[in-house]
Amino acid sequence: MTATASASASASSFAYKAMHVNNGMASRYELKATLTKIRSLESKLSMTHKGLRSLNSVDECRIRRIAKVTTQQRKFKSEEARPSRTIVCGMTMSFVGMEVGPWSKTGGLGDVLGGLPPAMVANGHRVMTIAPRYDQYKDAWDTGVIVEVEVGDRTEKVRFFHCYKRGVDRVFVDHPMFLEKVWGKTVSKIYGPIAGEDYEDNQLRFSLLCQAALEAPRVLNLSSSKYFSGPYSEDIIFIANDWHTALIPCYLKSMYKPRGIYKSAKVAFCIHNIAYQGRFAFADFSLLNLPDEFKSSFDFIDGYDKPVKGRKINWMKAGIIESDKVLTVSPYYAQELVSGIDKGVELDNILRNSGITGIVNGMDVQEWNPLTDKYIAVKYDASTVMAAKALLKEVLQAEVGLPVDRSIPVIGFIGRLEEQKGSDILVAAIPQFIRGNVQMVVLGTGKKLMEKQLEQLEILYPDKARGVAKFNVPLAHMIIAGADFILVPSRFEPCGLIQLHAMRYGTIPIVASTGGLVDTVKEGFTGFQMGAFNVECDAVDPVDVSAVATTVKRALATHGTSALAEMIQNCMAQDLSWKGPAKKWEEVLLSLGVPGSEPGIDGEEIAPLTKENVATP
Ligand SMILES: Nc1ncnc2c1ncn2[C@@H]1O[C@H](COP(=O)(O)OP(=O)(O)O[C@H]2O[C@H](CO)[C@@H](O)[C@H](O)[C@H]2O)[C@@H](O)[C@H]1O
Ligand SMILES: OC[C@H]1O[C@H](O[C@H]2[C@H](O)[C@@H](O)[C@@H](O[C@H]3[C@H](O)[C@@H](O)[C@@H](O)O[C@@H]3CO)O[C@@H]2CO)[C@H](O)[C@@H](O)[C@@H]1O
Repeated sequence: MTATASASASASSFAYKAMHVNNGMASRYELKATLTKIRSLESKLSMTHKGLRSLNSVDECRIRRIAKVTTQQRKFKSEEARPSRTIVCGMTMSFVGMEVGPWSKTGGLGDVLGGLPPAMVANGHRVMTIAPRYDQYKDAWDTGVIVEVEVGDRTEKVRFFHCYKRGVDRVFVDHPMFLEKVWGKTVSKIYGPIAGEDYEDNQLRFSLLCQAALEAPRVLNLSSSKYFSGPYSEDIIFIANDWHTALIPCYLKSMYKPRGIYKSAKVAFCIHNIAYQGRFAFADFSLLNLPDEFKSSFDFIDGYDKPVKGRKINWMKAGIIESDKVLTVSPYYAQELVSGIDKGVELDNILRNSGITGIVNGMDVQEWNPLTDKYIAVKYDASTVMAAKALLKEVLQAEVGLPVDRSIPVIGFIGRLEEQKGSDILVAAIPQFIRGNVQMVVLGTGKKLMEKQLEQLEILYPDKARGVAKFNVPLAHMIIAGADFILVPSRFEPCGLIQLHAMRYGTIPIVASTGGLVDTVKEGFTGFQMGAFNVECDAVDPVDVSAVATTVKRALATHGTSALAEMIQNCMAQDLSWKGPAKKWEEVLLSLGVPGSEPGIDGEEIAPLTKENVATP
């Protein structure tokens, strides 16, 4: 085995499969008694557990059966006590990704790994996230657990750091390949020194993450809450996010299952953006420490010129083929991905074969809450939105140095500056509408050329537009709250979170008709649709430019009308939280049939606000 553990395991997690507790005070005694019994069960199991990894499969099954029986007994006892609330460990899962908000984030991937896991916990599941440790996070402690993994031709030692927030075990993989490169604030340099440039050793970095992720549930003995403690069950579902984690199903099959480990574990692969696939020279397969039989899953003929045409390895292709289930972040994007070579970016055929399920993203309704938002001067809800937004607009105008005048409608844009987001289309469209009664505030970082375009806005339209080429979370909140409209002119958009944030703040989205923007914005009811844009990224299509200008003018015409006030109310009345999406995720993960998986409960997404969550160097 290439990955070896130096940690000891003690209590059994599957001893906590289901627990019922009353809401009332009286139930605490009963809960305490139940917990005492469980602890005694734990200590009985602990000796067995110490040798768990060396047990043969028959013994393991027996232990699982014992645990299952105790679960049933506990359920029965609780039923006698007529529980009014149930805490269930329905499934055991681990989300793996290169970003996890708020500790690390370059965009929406970090948001999803930050927000979806707590919503799964609220439904009663045991949940871990695994991401690199890019900084000296003040809230994550060294577990002291070290594993060794084979990366390329080297053996590397990896440490695990951990904290427990909003019910989620947040695990951080500590290795110089992460920490040395991404120093300082964690919003940048995760994938490369600058936007558009990758680290040369990215394949090794991601291989290390994937191997560490497979070790973590086995070697960490986490006792984070009274309901869940001890090592994670091997009956676990890994949720691999984007191409960086595509080796997880491969290592699971090549390193673990043949040794009788993680025999029933499954992998769900979630595509947040098909534009990034991890295409490399075919010879690089040897870096991955995988047996030759996996070659065919990576084998890919690249139809594009950049950087060179021809035979490659394609990580995402392998992730799709080797996983048990493929998901993406909206139903419409799922349809687009299988529709043809352009939108499926040459993996459409593979996805037609595997099948793909789209579940629209939720948003973090704690971080983005107009009633409590620490970045906005006036807090508000649907009943006070009109007055509050007028004031917040003035704050925004003053902040970016535009003339302060609440009667001027303000349009905002926030996003990574890549062709995907269409900031170049926006820049081309601005001259067609900026002469009217309107101001623009554009915030984004990314490609240097696009950052320059933003910075030019102030020079070209001094009283009308501002471009801020920074990653600036407070300003993002101020724009979402203070603008009247948010423009999302994406060439493609798997889901998009900006429009969700905007709607929650009563800011009307004007969106391209693609991906999750189609699923989440209803023309004339919660926003304005501009039609689908040309996905060809090398040029700005004049048709798209005029679609932006025309729709912006259409939206501006509603400013100050009762129709717009109604749309604001429609937007704010929606439940955009992770609660609904988490239930859909649960359904899909249950269908994988991992032993011991049970449906969760109808939990509330909300867990206590944890502002200490925010990592600072
Ligand atoms: N300059 C800046 N300053 C401050 N904050 C900034 C910022 N630029 C971006 N952000 C923040 O980053 C996030 C971007 O969210 P998007 O959904 O647009 O993500 P992105 O395209 O990165 O992610 C991909 O993954 C997500 C998650 O699945 C999909 O929704 C999306 O369609 C897909 O492209 C938002 O929280 C936004 O506020
Ligand atoms: O959360 C934001 C996005 O983060 C991820 O995208 C990153 C991508 O996976 C990386 O490969 C890299 O992309 C660069 C690409 O590799 C390079 O060839 C060139 O095209 O430039 C790209 C941009 O620098 O960085 C991306 C983040 O910028 C995640 O995969 C996405 O789903 C998220 O949207």
